[in-house]
Amino acid sequence: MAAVDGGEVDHLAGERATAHFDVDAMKVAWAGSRHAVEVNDRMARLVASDPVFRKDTRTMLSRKELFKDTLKKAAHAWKRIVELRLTEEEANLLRLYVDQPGYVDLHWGMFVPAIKGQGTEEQQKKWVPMAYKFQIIGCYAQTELGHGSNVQGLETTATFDPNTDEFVVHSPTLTSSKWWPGGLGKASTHAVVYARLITQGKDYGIHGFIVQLRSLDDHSPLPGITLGDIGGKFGSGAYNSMDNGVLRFDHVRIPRDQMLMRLSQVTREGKYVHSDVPKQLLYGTMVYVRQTIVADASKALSRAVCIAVRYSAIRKQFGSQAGGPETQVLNYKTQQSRLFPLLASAYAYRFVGEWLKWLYTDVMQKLEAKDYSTLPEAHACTAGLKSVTTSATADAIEECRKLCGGHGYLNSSGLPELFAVYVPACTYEGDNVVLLLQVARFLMKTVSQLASGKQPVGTTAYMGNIQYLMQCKSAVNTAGDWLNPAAIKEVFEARALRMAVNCAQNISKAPSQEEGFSELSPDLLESAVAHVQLIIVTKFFEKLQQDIIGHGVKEQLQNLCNIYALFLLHKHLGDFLSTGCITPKQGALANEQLGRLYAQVRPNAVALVDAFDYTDHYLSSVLGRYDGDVYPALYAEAWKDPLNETVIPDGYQEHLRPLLKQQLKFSRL
Ligand SMILES: CCCCCCCC(=O)SCCNC(=O)CCNC(=O)[C@H](O)C(C)(C)COP(=O)(O)OP(=O)(O)OC[C@H]1O[C@@H](n2cnc3c(N)ncnc32)[C@H](O)[C@@H]1OP(=O)(O)O
Ligand SMILES: Cc1cc2nc3c(=O)[nH]c(=O)nc-3n(C[C@H](O)[C@H](O)[C@H](O)COP(=O)(O)OP(=O)(O)OC[C@H]3O[C@@H](n4cnc5c(N)ncnc54)[C@H](O)[C@@H]3O)c2cc1C
Repeated sequence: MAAVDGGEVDHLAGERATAHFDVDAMKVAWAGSRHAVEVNDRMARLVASDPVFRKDTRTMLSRKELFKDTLKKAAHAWKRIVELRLTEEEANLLRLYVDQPGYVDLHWGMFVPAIKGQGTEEQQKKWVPMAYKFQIIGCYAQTELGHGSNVQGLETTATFDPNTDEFVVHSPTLTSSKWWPGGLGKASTHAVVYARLITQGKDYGIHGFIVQLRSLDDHSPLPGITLGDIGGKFGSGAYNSMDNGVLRFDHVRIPRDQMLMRLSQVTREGKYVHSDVPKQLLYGTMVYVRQTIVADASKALSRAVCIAVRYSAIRKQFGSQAGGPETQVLNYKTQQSRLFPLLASAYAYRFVGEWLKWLYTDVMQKLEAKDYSTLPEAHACTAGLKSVTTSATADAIEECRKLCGGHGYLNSSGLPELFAVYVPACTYEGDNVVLLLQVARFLMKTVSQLASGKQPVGTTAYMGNIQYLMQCKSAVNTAGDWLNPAAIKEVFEARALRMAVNCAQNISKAPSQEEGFSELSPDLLESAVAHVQLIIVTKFFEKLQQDIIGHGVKEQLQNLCNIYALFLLHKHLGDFLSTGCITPKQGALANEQLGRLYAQVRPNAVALVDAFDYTDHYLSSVLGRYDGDVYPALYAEAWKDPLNETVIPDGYQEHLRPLLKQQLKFSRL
């Protein structure tokens, strides 16, 4: 049985009957394993059936009410986790399905990982159990009013005082105020604070420190600490449930052992000692979180697509001149060409996210064994994929809103809130442009090393095939030739390599590498995008090589993979043509093939979004209901608005009645 919270008539039954594949098997392919389907389903239903986790009136709450509701939900979630003795996997999923941004996201998502990644074993033993039991609540305080992207430009200082064996944490300027950290404004008792370490008169740059912010007795700020919330944010409801905060320190003293000392230490005498590990490991928490953000992109995108596909199958417009039935908007080719690439992207991001998780785990194991060689690749992949998937997802949610016409603009469609919650993902954890420039730097380094004969590995291995890829011409002759994975991979590799080599050549003409990089940065961004898109396409193809079980599942995924790749080819046709990878005729053939693929997806579209296995509670959209009973739900939802609590509105007596009864005469009338 698919995820339906209630309702008796299935208005989408006809759509479900036309599917050519086993939906339950597709759920396994989507979730990763049968176990994952089971645990996801169980946690989603646990949340959906609990009245405390209701969220249907969330957009109507004031900021204060919303924040209090978030505290209530977080505490209730914790109570259920403890009562039911949930595993870490189950607890994470339960929090995901509660679906309300709050301090717990940063506590589990950044504070704990920062201590685990950068704390010594002793520090972990001391702090992690307290965090795991919620005896303390933590946040991640890195960004300041004056600097976010430029981490090396942060101004907060932590100066060692050998007389007392303490660090003095201080905010020397207004712009050094910590600004943005989630959970900081009202909830956190502790923070991992990033500050410039100064000892024996020397500035050793940015390091992490655990700082207590609030009393564990009455939650009041500790002496020398000023903090609060930074104010309302984009959209109603949405990310306003989060207390993003501001924090200033006035010479706050913390014990020396609250500096996170896994990578470098300050001795009792104040001597700075750096272990022989790369300094970049300081950025490890960001690598970890970027990887989780890629996985989240497929969640958000699939949610929006699920709403838009189901509603497009219900919504009918035009086409009944002879008194026959009207056309489902999903049958319009324009609707399909806008919607099906987004459906394909959801699957593509899901699989690349799975691969990135594997890569991250692999890199971590290597780091444990003191092999740091794959760190640059891990950084480039997490930064690039975070950037490309979040930008595309934010755009896609907005496109889904438009695909739902006027009703998509109603809060009850779920899409405005989803967009408002999601869109900061393009900025937090690294601005997407800044991150793509990191990928470009990595690519330019790789290209420059090709000349010295160094064989690139991992996701840049294709660059080793430079002799061939710089001059090859696509052999595609018919639209059907574009179904050959080798044909697609070849043009994506050639495009990415040629764009990177072009940039490298142009940079080399500049007076200096730095000036060239700066001048060429718009082209470098496009080059980085081409490389990242190649990774996503390749990982989708690799997924198809795996053992995929279930009637028709592999065929559907093949179609989606081809749609994803050919849609990108169509969208970035200029790149493929200007680098001479394909001819205009081949570009037109790709488009012809896309149209055929859309026709194959059409009868499967509703079943393909059913495979995401979302409950109506999680979707929180009247348009995306499993049973498709959209119109009564829309109608009922309208009456819940506080404006409809009275028939005559507040303000009638003061402002409307006098206007309607006015006796003033206009000379023109
Ligand atoms: C839980 C979910 C909710 C999430 C809520 C959001 C929470 C947050 O937003 S927390 C704040 C996140 N902040 C950011 O992401 C800031 C973005 N800025 C940065 O990451 C960096 O400062 C950055 C990469 C732009 C520049 O780094 P910087 O050290 O100044 O200069 P740069 O010269 O580019 O890098 C130095 C070297 O480090 C490498 N490097 C940079 N970042 C990393 C990294 N993360 N891992 C490994 N290596 C790295 C570079 O490749 C470079 O290597 P090389 O010298 O070999 O070329
Ligand atoms: C909802 C939300 C939650 C957040 N949570 C946290 C948190 O928990 N903890 C925390 O520490 N921080 C947090 N942040 C802060 C976040 O990490 C930063 O906002 C982010 O890293 C971007 O930095 P910035 O604001 O300094 O942007 P800026 O760097 O000032 O960006 C402004 C513009 O300049 C451009 N730009 C900047 N540098 C370059 C360059 N080198 N080349 C070309 N263009 C450039 C950018 O592309 C952008 O268009 C959060 C932010 C948001 C919005």
